Amino acid sequence: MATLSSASCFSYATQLPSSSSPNSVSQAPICGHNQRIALPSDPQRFHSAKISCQSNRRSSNRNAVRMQDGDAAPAITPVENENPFKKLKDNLPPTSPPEETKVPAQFDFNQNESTVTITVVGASGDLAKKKIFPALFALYYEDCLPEHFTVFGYARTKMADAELRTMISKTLTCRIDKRENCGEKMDQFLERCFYHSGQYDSLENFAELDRKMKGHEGGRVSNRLFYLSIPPNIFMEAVKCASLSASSGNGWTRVIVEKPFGRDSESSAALTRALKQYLQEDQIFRIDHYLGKELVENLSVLRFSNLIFEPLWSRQYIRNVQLIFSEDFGTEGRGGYFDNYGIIRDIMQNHLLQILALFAMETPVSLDAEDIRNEKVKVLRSMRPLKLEDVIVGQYKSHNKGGATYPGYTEDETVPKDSLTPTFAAAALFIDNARWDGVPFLMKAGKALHDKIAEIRVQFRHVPGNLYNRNFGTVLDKATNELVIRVQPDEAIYLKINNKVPGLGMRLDRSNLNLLYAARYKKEIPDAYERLLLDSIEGERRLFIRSDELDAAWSLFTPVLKELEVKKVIPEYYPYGSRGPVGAHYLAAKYNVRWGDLGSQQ
Ligand SMILES: NC(=O)C1=CN([C@@H]2O[C@H](COP(=O)(O)OP(=O)(O)OC[C@H]3O[C@@H](n4cnc5c(N)ncnc54)[C@H](OP(=O)(O)O)[C@@H]3O)[C@@H](O)[C@H]2O)C=CC1
Ligand SMILES: O=C1O[C@H](COP(=O)(O)O)[C@@H](O)[C@H](O)[C@H]1O
Repeated sequence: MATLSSASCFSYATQLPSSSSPNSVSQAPICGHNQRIALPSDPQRFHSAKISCQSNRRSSNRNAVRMQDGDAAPAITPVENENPFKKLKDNLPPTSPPEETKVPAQFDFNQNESTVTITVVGASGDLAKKKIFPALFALYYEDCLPEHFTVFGYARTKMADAELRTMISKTLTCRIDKRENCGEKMDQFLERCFYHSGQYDSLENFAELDRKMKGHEGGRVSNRLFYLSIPPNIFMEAVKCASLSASSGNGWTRVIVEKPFGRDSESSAALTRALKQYLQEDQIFRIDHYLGKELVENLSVLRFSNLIFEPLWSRQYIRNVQLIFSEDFGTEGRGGYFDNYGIIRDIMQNHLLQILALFAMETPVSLDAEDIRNEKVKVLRSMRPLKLEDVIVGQYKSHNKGGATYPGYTEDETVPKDSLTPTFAAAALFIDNARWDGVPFLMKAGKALHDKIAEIRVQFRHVPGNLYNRNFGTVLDKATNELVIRVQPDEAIYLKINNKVPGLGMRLDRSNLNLLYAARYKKEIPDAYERLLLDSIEGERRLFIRSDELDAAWSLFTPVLKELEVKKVIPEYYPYGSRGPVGAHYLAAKYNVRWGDLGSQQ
């Protein structure tokens, strides 16, 4: 259920019918950030986003459906912990908004009088330019942003609004399938973008931002989204200052936090504790952009809306599951960050493990965020502790090919020459529950490999009886069915089957039943950041990581990560552009598995 932190909640609360429900509290006052009114869903979800976008959006929230049906009796839920931010904020000198921007004491959210301000903290950085601003523009272009919205860039770099606009305009793109009026739309979008230069640890600078935001909000109910696109060592200061000096006085305030969420269980827990000094859990949107990818979203649809898959989805029919990530470029430019984290923290502990949890979870009670996240966390908590002998690590070395030289990992000047940080890892994981007992979940992730791909491979058991063994060129037991979900590039879902070669004889062959997205759908697939930004504006938490999921994910990897570091395990070196260390094949073979991305018929 969506909630609304609101200074004007008292006036709203007084309109509520008193209820005898044990979950509802009828006594007033209920103002303050530590108590919130639970609404059927965020009002903006229904009033701000425009029809053309909304009609294409899922309606995963049962409450949302109810509200549309007119059954919208709101309940008041007190929040357990007092928010220390409220106390701190109360002690700060007031930063009163200019007269014309004073927020009304009461609001009626039926009148579409709300506004959303999205502040990209770290606006001068790589991620902001590459992903966040383009995603915001794409949402604007698709009419998915609320009618009243403003985008602010915030960073230390000195820049005027016009300079920010010039910077952003270089990375905005139009959809390939929809170019009409694109230039005009870009200009309109850029007019809504502003910049404020400030330090990340300055309450005063954020208070200045707050004043500018109020100027744009024009007295409407203000909802504020901060996207922390900054290095992790400055997260906390920025959260503190944004919360204390620039959070909304009468609407919601949400913060998107980018990974890395710590580097082990302890640092992650410390980060969560620190964030919770200033924010409630439901204000924190921990982003894992792989959850926003189209085919990852489709995973549950494929499984739960097709009768043919779900009955096979267990140890009874599935031999192993493979989660594969590879990039055909190294860490160039990001070596400073990467060396402190390595591939296990960068890709496996988050992106691949999140996919695994979605893949393996039981059917959730509903599509509500909490129901899905409850199931995911159960999977993570059922996982067998990962042992060092089930992990292999590698690091790329330089390689000469076709007259070109590709640099080794340690040749990057931001990486120590003696670094043992893995740029490749493979691991065998197990879920010790009734559904998956004994099924190896193999993960493989690497940089500077021969290919750029992310996919899920499901290898099924052999057909009992082997009726056609003699008609097949190879051992039929090896030609088992395989379902491949190619997350990127060239999104596709295909199923490898055995079939008869046409003709008078009886010869068997392997073929793919293929759903190639580009052939099936004309519409360009939105970038993951578009979906996730829109979800955070709408208060949809389904694709964001809850703190208990994060704890469980770190519990799985932390012991092995520590052991690798303490024992100074030397990675297996592999040439830039190769298929990675041979050790990955031995690891798979230990569990009688062959990686599905090898061989001629992938
Ligand atoms: N780039 C990517 O592809 C991805 C990034 N991420 C995560 O997103 C976040 C942002 O990434 P990215 O844009 O690459 O980061 P950048 O290194 O580009 O940093 C973003 C901005 O933060 C400010 N900044 C950088 N270093 C410092 C510092 N030491 N002290 C204070 N401010 C600093 C700079 O702005 P200014 O100097 O103007 O203040 C910079 O433009 C990080 O947490 C990263 O881990 C996650 C996935 C992918
Ligand atoms: O989070 C990260 O993801 C990117 C890969 O993302 P993709 O959407 O381009 O597949 C990876 O390059 C980076 O190292 C990692 O931090």
